[in-house]
Amino acid sequence: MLTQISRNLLQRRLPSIASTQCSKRTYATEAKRHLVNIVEVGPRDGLQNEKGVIPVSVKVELINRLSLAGCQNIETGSFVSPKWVPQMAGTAEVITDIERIPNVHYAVLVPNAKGLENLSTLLAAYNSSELAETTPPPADEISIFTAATDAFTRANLNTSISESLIRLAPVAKSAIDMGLRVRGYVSVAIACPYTGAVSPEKVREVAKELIEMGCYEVSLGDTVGMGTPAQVSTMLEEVKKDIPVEKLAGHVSVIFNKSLPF
Ligand SMILES: CC(C)(COP(=O)([O-])OP(=O)([O-])OC[C@H]1O[C@@H](n2cnc3c(N)ncnc32)[C@H](O)[C@@H]1OP(=O)([O-])[O-])[C@@H](O)C(=O)NCCC(=O)NCCSC(=O)C[C@@](C)(O)CC(=O)[O-]
Repeated sequence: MLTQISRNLLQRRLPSIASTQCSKRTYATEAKRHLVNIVEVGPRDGLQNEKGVIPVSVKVELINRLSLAGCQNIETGSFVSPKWVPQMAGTAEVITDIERIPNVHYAVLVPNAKGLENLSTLLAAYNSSELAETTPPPADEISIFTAATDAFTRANLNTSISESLIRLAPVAKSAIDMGLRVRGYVSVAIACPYTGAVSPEKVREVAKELIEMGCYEVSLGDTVGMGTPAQVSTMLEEVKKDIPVEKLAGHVSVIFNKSLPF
């Protein structure tokens, strides 16, 4: 969905320039003017849902174009089990091959210690290469994720919420010790496809734990796109009791219409 915001900004505000030609400065200025910090998750969240496996070279081209278009935060892929998400299997090659631009944050999704270990091996090879003197690292951030219901967490991570948090805490700590930024996700923050309406209190509780383990920001996801603006607002008011709004992000579906400012 955040991909959708960026596309919308490009198409409506910048009609004369195609996304690949949009200058970094123009894009960034537009985002700032609307007080929106965009995290582009298309290469990960979009491509993980594709039926087929997209070739590494195509993913690399997509990410290169996104950074050239001015996206400053890009989630490039996942270090998850390829048995669970085969579409993300080539992430190590993708992040090695992309043209990294200074000041762009490149994040990868990591579900557990094994994912961080795989990323760490790749970063160690980069650090001991000559490339480290001239080129930013393949990733400078990880995204960790859990959900606001046990049923969804079980379907996504094969465990419960509480167990996922126990597993993620040392992952976050190790990543921070490695100098990486850590961002958190809470899925199904409004409604769960298995259990229905989700309590805002539970979202607050899970988000708070992610912040306490060192996430600089937590993204609250209306993962299945069922929420209304009123429901999102109620949930946010609850979460804001524990977390300053500057540390919150939304991963939500928005239907764009003419009444919106962009
Ligand atoms: C967490 C597990 C691995 C647990 O899955 P599991 O089956 O319980 O894992 P396991 O520990 O029993 O290991 C099973 C096999 O996977 C391997 N393995 C284990 N971990 C890894 C790893 N990191 N990378 C590579 N391989 C791994 C492990 O080595 C083993 O291999 P085997 O011995 O059978 O050959 C699995 O559930 C998983 O990978 N889940 C990821 C699911 C996923 O990526 N979902 C989509 C992203 S989440 C999302 O889209 C929501 C979000 C983020 O956008 C937020 C929102 O909703 O807004």
